[in-house]
Amino acid sequence: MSVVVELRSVTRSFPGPPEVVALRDAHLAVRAGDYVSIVGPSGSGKSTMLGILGLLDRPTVGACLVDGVDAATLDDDERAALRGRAIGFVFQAFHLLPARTVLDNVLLGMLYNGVPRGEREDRALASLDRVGMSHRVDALPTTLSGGERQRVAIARAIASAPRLLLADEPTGNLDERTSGEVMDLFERLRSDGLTLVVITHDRAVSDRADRTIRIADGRLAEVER
Ligand SMILES: Nc1ncnc2c1ncn2[C@@H]1O[C@H](COP(=O)(O)OP(=O)(O)OP(=O)(O)O)[C@@H](O)[C@H]1O
Repeated sequence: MSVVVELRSVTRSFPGPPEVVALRDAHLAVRAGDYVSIVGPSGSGKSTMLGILGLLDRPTVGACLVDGVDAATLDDDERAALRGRAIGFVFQAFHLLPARTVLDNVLLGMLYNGVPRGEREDRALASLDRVGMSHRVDALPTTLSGGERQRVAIARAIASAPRLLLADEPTGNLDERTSGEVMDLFERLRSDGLTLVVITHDRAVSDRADRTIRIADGRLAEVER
């Protein structure tokens, strides 16, 4: 299986003072079709790792490769283009624009990731259909439940057909039943071929992934199943 994203000896430190080493000599290879959960206590380095995997941040030492390309060899525009093409993001707080409709939110997500203008609406409608939100395309996010908002955010993340979905506490604002629905959706997307990396504090969520990486004090360890 091809490697979608890889960390090679990644250390990320923040200069401070005091200096904080948020990731220490991290190695990780996420293969096409993997479903990986990332767990660990608050402050252990999970979001730092997701930022590096998502090309939002750079290692202090070591390399991050996306689709085999070392991100350090790219200029800012090339990194943004690779990020837009290859990676979708989902966050705990949804980050939908409250004054824009569901459809507009998904369309706006495609502005900067290389999807030709003429294809955007069809892609947005297809991804809203995939997450079961076609009946609310004209709604404003404020009129939706938390689970529905997260499904719209997921539609926005997948509309450009990324290979990799990075999610930071995607069920953190949802109740148990709604979390279960989002997890069911992740499994369906994975069976369509999407690769998933999900940070979670929720045991029910991490148990549904097929690999779990535990971070403690910036060090990664694969949890044996
Ligand atoms: N921009 C920054 N500047 C300085 N220190 C930072 C910065 N970002 C993160 N850190 C530090 O790096 C460490 C790891 O933070 P990170 O946000 O990755 O943890 P986390 O595991 O995602 O935590 P949580 O579960 O609370 O979100 C923490 O000690 C944090 O204070």
